[in-house]
Amino acid sequence: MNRPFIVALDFPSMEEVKTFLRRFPHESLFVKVGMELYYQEGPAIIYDLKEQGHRIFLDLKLHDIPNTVKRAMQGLSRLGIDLVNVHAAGGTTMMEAALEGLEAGTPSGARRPYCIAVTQLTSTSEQMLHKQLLIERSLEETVLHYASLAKESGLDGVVCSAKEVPIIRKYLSPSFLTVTPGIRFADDEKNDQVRVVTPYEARKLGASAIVVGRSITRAADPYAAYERLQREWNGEEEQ
Ligand SMILES: O=c1ccn([C@@H]2O[C@H](COP(=O)(O)O)[C@@H](O)[C@H]2O)c(=O)[nH]1
Repeated sequence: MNRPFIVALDFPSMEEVKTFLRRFPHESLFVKVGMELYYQEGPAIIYDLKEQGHRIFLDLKLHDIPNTVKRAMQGLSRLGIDLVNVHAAGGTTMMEAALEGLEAGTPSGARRPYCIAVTQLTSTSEQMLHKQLLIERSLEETVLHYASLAKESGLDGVVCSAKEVPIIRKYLSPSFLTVTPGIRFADDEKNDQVRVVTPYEARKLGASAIVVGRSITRAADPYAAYERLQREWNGEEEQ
């Protein structure tokens, strides 16, 4: 991925997004629009961000029967987004259907959006996996298995914690994308995240891209936090 920093625009309205983006006047960013923002603002937010020159990861984590996912993806593909995702737990037939929908909705001459699958949310702990989800395998094995299903289905990559990137790189192709949320500076709160790493660790572990929300959006100076992120990723700043 040529732009490894994805900023999660977890805001409730277009107005708040605009206020935030005013701090980045000369930057064309790779931004993530998630459920909070998309369910309030709908496709208009995508058109607006595209017009401002930002690349877009639409993080809706689709998970439904294959036909529903296919038809939803067909519509999303027409928005001109760059990256979209599903839950790998929907299985291979659902993931294949997602790709079919994306291809069907992509305007001729354009590239279909990249499609990646969530393996296990970065807020999931080993204990939660076993006790609540009743999955007996280890988190790492489960993530690798879901990543293999995504690869088998023809997807472009996965969402996982950077902690699992080495095992995915070892067993699946090195070009398979690993998009990793759960990023925190060493002096940050974890909040609801469990499997967290710093930007520097994510790079060392081989992540294709990092997704960063609150460490930037809730910083006193978001632009300074974005610059710090880049310096840490590049190993230019002490951890
Ligand atoms: O496993 C996942 C999948 C998606 N996310 C999303 O990433 C951001 C992270 O925000 P922070 O404020 O940096 O914690 C958020 O939009 C999540 O919905 C994730 O965290 N983990």
